[in-house]
Parts: sequence; C-alpha cells; structure tokens
Amino acid sequence: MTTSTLGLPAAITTCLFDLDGVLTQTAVVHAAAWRETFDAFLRRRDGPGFLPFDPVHDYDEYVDGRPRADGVRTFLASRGIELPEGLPDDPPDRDTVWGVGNRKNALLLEKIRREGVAAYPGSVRYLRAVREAGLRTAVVSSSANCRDVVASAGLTDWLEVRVDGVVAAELGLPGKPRPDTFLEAARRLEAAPSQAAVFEDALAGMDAGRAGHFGYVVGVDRVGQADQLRLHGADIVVEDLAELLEERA
Ligand SMILES: O=P(O)(O)OC[C@H]1O[C@@H](O)[C@H](O)[C@@H](O)[C@@H]1O
Repeated sequence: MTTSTLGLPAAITTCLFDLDGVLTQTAVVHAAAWRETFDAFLRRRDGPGFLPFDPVHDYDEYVDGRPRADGVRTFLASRGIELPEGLPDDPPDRDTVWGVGNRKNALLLEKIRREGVAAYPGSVRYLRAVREAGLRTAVVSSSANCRDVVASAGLTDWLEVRVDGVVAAELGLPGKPRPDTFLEAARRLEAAPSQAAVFEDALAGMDAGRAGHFGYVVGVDRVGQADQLRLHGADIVVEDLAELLEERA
C-alpha cells in the first residue's frame, strides 16, 4: 500500500537512487560502449562469424549495474572465456580484464564528451518532490564516473550522499548484486534498511535491493523488462519516476 504523494510506504525516510538509467539517460551509452568493446574483442578472437554482444539481453543479464571489471568477467564467462586479471592501469589494448574495461571506459568517455549527459525530466521532478517532502537522498552507482555524470546532469545539489565505484573501491565494498553499497549509503544517512527505498533499473540492482531487505524497491523499466524486474524483487515497476507522484493512498 502506498501512503504518500511520493508513492512510497509511510515508513520510508530515505531514497537511494541508482544513476545510469534511473536518474540519467546514460544506460544506453554504457550499453553502446560495451557493445563496441566486446564485439571488437570477439571478432579478433573468433573471426567474422563471431556471436555479437546483445546490448539488450547480454547487457541486462551480465553487465548492467555491476562494477566495470565484474561486467567484463561476467559477460566473458557467459561465453566460456576467462582472461587474466591484469592490473587496473593496463593499457586499453591489452587483453586482460582491466585492459578490456579500460577500453570500454575510453569509448564511454568519448561518447559522453560528444553527446553530453541528460537527466530524465521525470526523475528531476521526483528528486525535487522528495527533497521538498524532507526525505534524505543518495546516489548509489557502480560507476566510477558517477560524480562527473551527476555534475554534468546538474543533479549534485539534490543528492546528499554518493556511494559509487570509486567509494566502493576505497572501502573494499563488493558491488551490486551484493547490497553493500546501498547499505553503506543508508548508514551514512542514518536510515535502517527498512526505512530506505531503492530505485533501480538493473537486474543486478534489484537483486541488491532484495538482498539488503530494504523497505521498498522501485523497478524502473526503460527497456520493456517489467516482468524481469518483478522476478528480481521489484515491489512496483514504473517507466518513469514521475508516475509515482500521481499515486495516492
Ligand atoms: O565503467 P563505469 O563508468 O565505472 O561503470 C560501471 C557500471 O556502472 C553501471 O551504472 C552501469 O549500469 C554499467 O553499464 C557500468 O558498466
């Protein structure tokens, strides 16, 4: 049952927002950079008959929401491929987990530089309503580019706490689908998990929301995967956060 004009249960005091695909229109940019990276790798390895990376299914299942290196490992494992780990500063042309990740990041940054970053207008409206209602806010993202993306989208002032790929690496926290980054953000905002709502578009993020026993998990469906989001633990699925503003008790 929803009891407030924010479409959230009354016990919720704190909102934990994923970034890419929830607040900003950057999930598709990540997916495109991953596709280019993996397809070039697979073409070199398997020749012109290679099986391409599917930017919907493979992205959702193996890459979306996970820290960069985990995305490399998980997708390649789905194809029976294991690369040496290498080192975080491996050059982008080295076939190691970190090298492939660095290649993808270079492509991502180039795309972001070219195309810019846009917030979803419905998410901006929702963020404003949440803050006006006196709820606390955090961004919880696996991305090491989170701070810059949030700033480029003009969202910095709306988000009190940031637990991202950089913070997680500093603290040694495992990324989504484990709940640790969400739990850290709730802790920083002095909320029990039962008082916090998680907003996620990624299946790995849904799993993290469920594993952390959060008070409410909002699935944000930008790509027609509502059933999958529900299967992975969403309490409600919306296509745009502004839909929650229309809910009434
Ligand atoms: O490579 P980055 O910017 O550190 O991001 C890591 C992951 O961050 C997540 O937010 C994206 O959904 C993934 O696509 C991305 O791979």
